[in-house]
Amino acid sequence: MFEGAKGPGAAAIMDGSGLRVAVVHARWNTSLITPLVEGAKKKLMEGGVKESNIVVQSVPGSWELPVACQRLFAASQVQASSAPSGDLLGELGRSTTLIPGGPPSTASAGPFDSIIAIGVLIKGDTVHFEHIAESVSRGLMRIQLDFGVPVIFGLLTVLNEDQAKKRAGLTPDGHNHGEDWGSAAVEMGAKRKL
Ligand SMILES: O=c1[nH]c(NC[C@H](O)[C@H](O)[C@H](O)CO)c([N+](=O)[O-])c(=O)[nH]1
Repeated sequence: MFEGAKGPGAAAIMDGSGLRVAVVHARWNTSLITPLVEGAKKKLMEGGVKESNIVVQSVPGSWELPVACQRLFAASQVQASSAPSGDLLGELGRSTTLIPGGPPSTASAGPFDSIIAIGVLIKGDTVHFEHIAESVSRGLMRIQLDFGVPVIFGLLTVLNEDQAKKRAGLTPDGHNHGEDWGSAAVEMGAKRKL
């Protein structure tokens, strides 16, 4: 069935039950970030990822996403190699998110199989937007290639708030891109373990 030009199309159903996933989100534009994070978590769990294996971390803004992703993944690798007991990563591994509910969770031991980086950049009337968008994109790609860990690109770079609302699934004709990112994280995390 032709699924339209946009979107990744159907992939083989992957089993996320053994995956550990980090969701790192900015706090700028929180009203847009919250549905995106919730959409990603929804699809992670629909893909079989246990909630206890999802670590959600927040950072001030999108500029901080790469360093937080890098630090979280590196710490998970160290923790995995040092026979961890109890919670993974200590405070670093505790979910500190704006998403209501969701007690501070810590993932079981082991490096993360995939990371979702979520931010919303809204163009202003300066070139600040371009600098952040370009640097964060390159930084997230570098983490993927340096560490060999899938970093799902969840940075919305939009020209106005209406475009962001649509992509956060907040309009009748919108679609929550966070769900796509959650599905991609399951697929790429599972493929990393093959
Ligand atoms: O995530 C965002 N951060 C933004 N700026 C903050 C930036 O990401 C850093 O947190 C800040 O510069 C401190 O390093 C934004 N704007 O400035 O417009 C934005 O739209 N989105």
